[in-house]
Amino acid sequence: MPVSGTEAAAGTPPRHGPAELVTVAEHRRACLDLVQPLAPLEASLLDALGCVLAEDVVATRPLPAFDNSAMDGYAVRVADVAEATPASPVRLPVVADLAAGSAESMRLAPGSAVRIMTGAPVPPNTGAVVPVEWTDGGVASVEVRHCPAEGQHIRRAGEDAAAGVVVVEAGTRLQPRHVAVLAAVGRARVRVRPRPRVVVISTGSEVVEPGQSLGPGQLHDANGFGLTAAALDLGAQAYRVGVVRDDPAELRRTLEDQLVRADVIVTSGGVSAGAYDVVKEVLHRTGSVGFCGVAMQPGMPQGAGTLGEDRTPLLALPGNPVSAFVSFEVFVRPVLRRLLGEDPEAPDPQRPRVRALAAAAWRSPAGKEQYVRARWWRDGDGALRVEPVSGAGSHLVTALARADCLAVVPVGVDGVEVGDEVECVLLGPAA
Ligand SMILES: Nc1nc2c(c(=O)[nH]1)N[C@H]1C(S)=C(S)[C@@H](COP(=O)(O)OP(=O)(O)OC[C@H]3O[C@@H](n4cnc5c(N)ncnc54)[C@H](O)[C@@H]3O)O[C@H]1N2
Ligand code: MOO
Repeated sequence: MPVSGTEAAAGTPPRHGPAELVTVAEHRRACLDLVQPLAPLEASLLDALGCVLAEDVVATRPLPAFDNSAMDGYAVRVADVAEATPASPVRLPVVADLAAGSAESMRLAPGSAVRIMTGAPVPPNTGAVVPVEWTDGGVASVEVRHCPAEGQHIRRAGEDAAAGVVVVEAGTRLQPRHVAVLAAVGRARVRVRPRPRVVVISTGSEVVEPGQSLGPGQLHDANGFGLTAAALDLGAQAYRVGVVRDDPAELRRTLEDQLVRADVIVTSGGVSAGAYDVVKEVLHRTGSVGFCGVAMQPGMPQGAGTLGEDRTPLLALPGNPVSAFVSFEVFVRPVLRRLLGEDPEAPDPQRPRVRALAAAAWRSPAGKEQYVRARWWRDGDGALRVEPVSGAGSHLVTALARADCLAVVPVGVDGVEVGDEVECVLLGPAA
């Protein structure tokens, strides 16, 4: 199996000497070059929710399909009720009753009314519908107290969409409102890009399942859960594999087992310079995964490449929980967006960006792009402000829960002063 052997590099995995850092943009490009959008397949509407549509969906017939009533009331010819006022109502015989779904075909005879419900097809020569509130609600005959305008309360065939019109475009990430429209035009199944299957593997002999008690030197698996949740939240089908110990054979075995169900594998831990950095040790040998330092903080040590005969993409993230989280945002997220069929270079609707004024000063390593856990808000004067919620330590995980954005300080800047404008990637809606 290729994980243990030497195989030809798929593409050119990034490889850099220890001192040489690649830029965030370069590593993101290297990661994106590993993937293509997944091939489309047919899915039922509810399974398609959250997926990217791979066809233009067209209304094959007019929507609505027939002229119908917008109100519960009476179909009339306007001339017959032209003189109707509350003081001098007009009385018409009610010659039929039409419920929604009625298939009855009938013409409206002059001087008569048809009792009609919302959604029922209007008789062809109906001039307007008089809402029941403008009448006495009669069943055998009806007293009309107001005259409607010509065409009032009639919903015309095709006024929502004419036959042949595209109602949802290819490339749309399907939200509930799109699903409603697809159903409204009668589609039971649509072609979509499937959800990428993401296998998340945590490594480290010290890492323990949440729920288990900790022995000396141990800590709970924040990354496995955080990264799997992040992939699920983005719309992927994500599987969390239990923690793999710092044992090359165990890691190789796990990777081999998981390849069959992965469109992409994400590991955390074991990629820096330590004696037991098993991910680097095992994957370096495959020849198809490269390791590098990226000029960013946190998240410097990274690996990327492919694995196995199918060249399954693999991203190896650093183990510090904040580094893993930021690495997901910066590298894994674009990769999953491309697999899903989104343009990873286009603005990410789930990650709006704003520019905010720093409400506090902080330092930044000038040679690195810094991603700071921060909170943003709108001042009384309408200005956006941002402030870090913790120091830079990439082990300070609880600050993630308090942060609602990542403030991004570019390379070449060694600090932020109060009042400086900072770009912020929002981790939730921009409301
Ligand atoms: N001599 C050097 N040491 C380190 C360097 C370096 O360049 N030279 N880089 C540092 C940086 S920056 C980072 S980031 C980390 C990355 O280390 P690894 O990817 O090898 O990760 P580990 O050593 O396995 O773990 C680091 C840290 O994170 C904890 N961890 C690991 N997995 C999990 C998990 N699933 N959930 C929660 N916490 C986890 C682990 O216990 C360690 O404390 O390396 C620096 N060192
Ligand atoms: O890059 Mo490490 O991610 O600074 O902690």
